[in-house]
Amino acid sequence: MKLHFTSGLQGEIRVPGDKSISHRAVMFGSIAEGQTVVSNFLNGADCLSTISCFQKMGVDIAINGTDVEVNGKGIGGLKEPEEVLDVGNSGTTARLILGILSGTAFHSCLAGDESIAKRPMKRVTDPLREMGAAIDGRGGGNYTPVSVRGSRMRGIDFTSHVASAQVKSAILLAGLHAENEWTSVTEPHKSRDHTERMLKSFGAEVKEEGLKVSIKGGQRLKGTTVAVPGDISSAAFFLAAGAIIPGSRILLRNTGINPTRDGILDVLEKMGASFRILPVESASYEPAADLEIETSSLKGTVISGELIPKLIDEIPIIALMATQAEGETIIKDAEELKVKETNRIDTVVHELKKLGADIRATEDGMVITGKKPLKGGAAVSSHGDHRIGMMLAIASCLTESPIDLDRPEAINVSYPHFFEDLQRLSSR
Ligand SMILES: O=C(O)C1=C[C@@H](OP(=O)(O)O)[C@@H](O)[C@H](O)C1
Ligand SMILES: C=C(OP(=O)(O)O)C(=O)O
Repeated sequence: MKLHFTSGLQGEIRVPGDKSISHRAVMFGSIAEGQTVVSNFLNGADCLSTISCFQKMGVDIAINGTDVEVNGKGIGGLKEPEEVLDVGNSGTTARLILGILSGTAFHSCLAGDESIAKRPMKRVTDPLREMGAAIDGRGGGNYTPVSVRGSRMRGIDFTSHVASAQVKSAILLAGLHAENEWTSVTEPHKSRDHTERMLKSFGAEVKEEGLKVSIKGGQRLKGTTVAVPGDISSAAFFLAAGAIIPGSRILLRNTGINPTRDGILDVLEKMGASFRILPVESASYEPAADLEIETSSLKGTVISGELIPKLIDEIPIIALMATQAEGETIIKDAEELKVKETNRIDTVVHELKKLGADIRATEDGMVITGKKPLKGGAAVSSHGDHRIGMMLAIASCLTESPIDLDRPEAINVSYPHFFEDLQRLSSR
């Protein structure tokens, strides 16, 4: 796909619904009693994989555009699936669903695409086994395909060595099956807290003390309404674009600004970007704002430590932004990038080098030196990774001639109307 969006980006858009929240709304709705009504659901491939997995377990789920109705029958109401549960490209689906499947009364098999087959599952299968789960899989249960024989769950106090919301959520969901026992997860840094917030809105009692989250087993979830805000991880592409593409001013309506997800705003601030946060009235427990950004002179910065889990999925686009900032940007403590849809340290460095960026990989991140003009003419690839594909499409706004993007369809995973939004902003 030839890409070249030359003009400054001007106008307003509404990015699609948050992926993490959309997954959870379907999962929690499926194991709750009664109806859950979800608005602004993300119709991307990953969340559709979650819907299809629960439909295969007998849950009645109706999709009408971005409105979704889930008719849950309670945690015991799921049925043994006749087919393999296909999680597609979605790590969130794979890891969270393992927490739910572990405590059921049936057998299930889970598999996904070639990227999922390389992503480590031991981080969830190990603690789930400690809770009593009977899980088998390739590489001792580390890789898909994985099979689960539902078992009785015991509560555990788990200390995780990674700050991962997928690990935390899988264990808390398994903990719901551990009748009368408490389960807790303690993390090295706070990861996104959508599970905690949403479980409470489904009527569960969840305790939070610093980096420790606990849940009591045997609680029943009650169906509710979920208003999904725009996904800040999708908005990040246009926040970065607005800051680095000359002549830009973009307004992003109704974007989620949950404090465990808003690291991109910290980075924009540290790099000296000119932007405004205009909070919107929301009845939801997930805060949202309109975000306005304009072309800015950026300077390099250091991104590390507890900031990393707050922006882990935004690092590919932050790397592009750093190529247009004066001086050095250092990203460290981000080893987790190696186990995403691709090894994002390698794919970001490899693809941005083709455009002439001064960027090098380190053990736990990357170092980028700007400001460097990006050259066109290159054949680049998403490597099947949606965030790499979107980063490269934004890069094409800065090159003097088109670039050729291979595997652009990967973008459907999280932002199906990405190219329409980009086209609209670039044609003044
Ligand atoms: O829980 C979630 O919805 C997610 C958690 C993060 O992964 P980790 O938990 O592996 O950090 C993130 O990268 C992913 O896109 C979505
Ligand atoms: C890592 C991501 O998602 P997942 O882990 O759900 O595949 C992502 O969306 O960038």
